[in-house]
Amino acid sequence: MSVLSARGLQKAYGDGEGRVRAVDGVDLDVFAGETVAIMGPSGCGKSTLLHLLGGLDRPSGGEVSLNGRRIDNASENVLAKIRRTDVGFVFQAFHLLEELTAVENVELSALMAGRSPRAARRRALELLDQVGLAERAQFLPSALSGGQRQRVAVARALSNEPLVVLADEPTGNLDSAATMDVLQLFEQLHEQGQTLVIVTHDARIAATADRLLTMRDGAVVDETRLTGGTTGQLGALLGLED
Ligand SMILES: Nc1ncnc2c1ncn2[C@@H]1O[C@H](COP(=O)(O)OP(=O)(O)OP(=O)(O)O)[C@@H](O)[C@H]1O
Repeated sequence: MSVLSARGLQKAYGDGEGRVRAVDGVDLDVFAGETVAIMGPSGCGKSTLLHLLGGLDRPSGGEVSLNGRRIDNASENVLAKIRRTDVGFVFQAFHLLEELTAVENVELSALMAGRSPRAARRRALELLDQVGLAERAQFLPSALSGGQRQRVAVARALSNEPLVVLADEPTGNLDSAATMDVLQLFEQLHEQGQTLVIVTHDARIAATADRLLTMRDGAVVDETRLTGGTTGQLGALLGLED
């Protein structure tokens, strides 16, 4: 069974002449332990699709199911609970709370997912250790590099042991070295069996995926299984130079 599925998914903005079909009839299945990358030109609907899949936004039509359970028509309360307990989000702009330390940012998510304060702190410290930031646990985000902030954001996304992590341009604000750090972190999560959906413009990130979906004008127009998961393979596929 797929962890995450979409059927005939649609999202339109505006009316009449100005109507934009941001997502226009997407069918999708993400299976347990899979990493799925989504690429496509700017404005083709990648972020909108990710938001619909994570219950951050509601579709105009079609269905989304998480672990076999419909979420597109769930009540606001149920959706909020699903976002706290079942889905982990990673955004391009990190979205950390600036007044909280790294460990507090992660801990807060674990608390909101229902852990006791002690268990939340323990989980947060374990996760920061896992992402290589044990020594930065007490730092504020402003004292961390971009790559370190994104690693805190990944730790936060994992704090509720989510069914799926949804990442939207996770390396979009990072330099090349920090991108490689985050890339390694996603590879590590993949090896641990975490289900991941990553929207990216970066072929190196997409190359870590099991499947690459290409979107255009709100639709998935191509699907490629990446067997070896090498950047070279994907580079060749995308017609890029190495
Ligand atoms: N809140 C909104 N109101 C109106 N139009 C929107 C809204 N959000 C997105 N759109 C439009 O929907 C389309 C898809 O946007 P989306 O952000 O999903 O694209 P994207 O593929 O993620 O782009 P990028 O790679 O630039 O982030 C675009 O035409 C965009 O202008």
